[in-house]
Amino acid sequence: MVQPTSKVLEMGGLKKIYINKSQVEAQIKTILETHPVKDDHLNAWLVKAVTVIDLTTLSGDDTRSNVFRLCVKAANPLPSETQEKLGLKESIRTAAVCVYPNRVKDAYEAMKLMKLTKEINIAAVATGFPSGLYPLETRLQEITYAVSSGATEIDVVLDRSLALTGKWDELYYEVQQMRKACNKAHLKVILGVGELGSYENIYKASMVSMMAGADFIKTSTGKEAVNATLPIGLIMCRAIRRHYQATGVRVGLKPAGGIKTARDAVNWLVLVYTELGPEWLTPKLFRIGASSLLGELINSFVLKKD
Ligand SMILES: O=C[C@H](O)COP(=O)(O)O
Repeated sequence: MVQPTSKVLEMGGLKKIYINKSQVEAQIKTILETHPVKDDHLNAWLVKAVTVIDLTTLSGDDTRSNVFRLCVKAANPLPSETQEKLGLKESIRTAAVCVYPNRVKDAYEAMKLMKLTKEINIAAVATGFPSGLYPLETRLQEITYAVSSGATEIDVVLDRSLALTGKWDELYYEVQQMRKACNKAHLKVILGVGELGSYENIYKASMVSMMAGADFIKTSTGKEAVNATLPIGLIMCRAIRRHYQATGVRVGLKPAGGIKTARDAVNWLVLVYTELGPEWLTPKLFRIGASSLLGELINSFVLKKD
């Protein structure tokens, strides 16, 4: 569990930050061009992608039975034939399932029935998801409720208005309170990048969240108009790297929202590999939040014909 770096926010050099948009886009192009994924390595990248998915359902019509189905899919994400043809001896799982607070109990029961409570994380979105525009008191109560229902990870969402109006101290304070409310559960902070107004604000919100004790920073709720894009991912990786260099603490990255194709998933893996290094490519430090990616990954494996 990551602890806040100090009680008071020290913005220091962050105030003068300037990010050149076209340079960021050019850097993404270079990274992808210089790290092509070869055909004979594709299956390994796709398996990696499956193991870092936070398999998500965040719909208004979620029920106990579709959460049970989601958990079964997280426990056995690959069809047995695919698994055999890939030569995978051990079962692979997704990293987590991600649900609304009221569905955590269902996920916990499903995992308990399958004896997988220690293997697959249960993530709950909380703190007035997706807007974050609710009183802090009730947002913290949601965290406590989700943790007591069995959530091992809490995906909190920032109140974007605090970033947009430069109230970084208040944002820092709120994330610190969320950290406390999570207790032993991991804290994943959703920045809501599509509503932060600028790349500079994305960088600052990343740093403030990490300094306040985030275990992961996550791009989006999946409900904004702009969600997880690679240029934004690059900015967040650079923030994670700077935080690691300054504190020695490794914070995870979770892109989420609109990641739907195998190509999207592999590009994110390549980005994290090149920017943060191979040690980040584990479920402890990298997740992909997605509701419909798994089927696409399964269809993209290159398998020998019988
Ligand atoms: O946190 C995860 C996102 O809500 C999933 O977004 P998606 O439905 O676009 O895959």
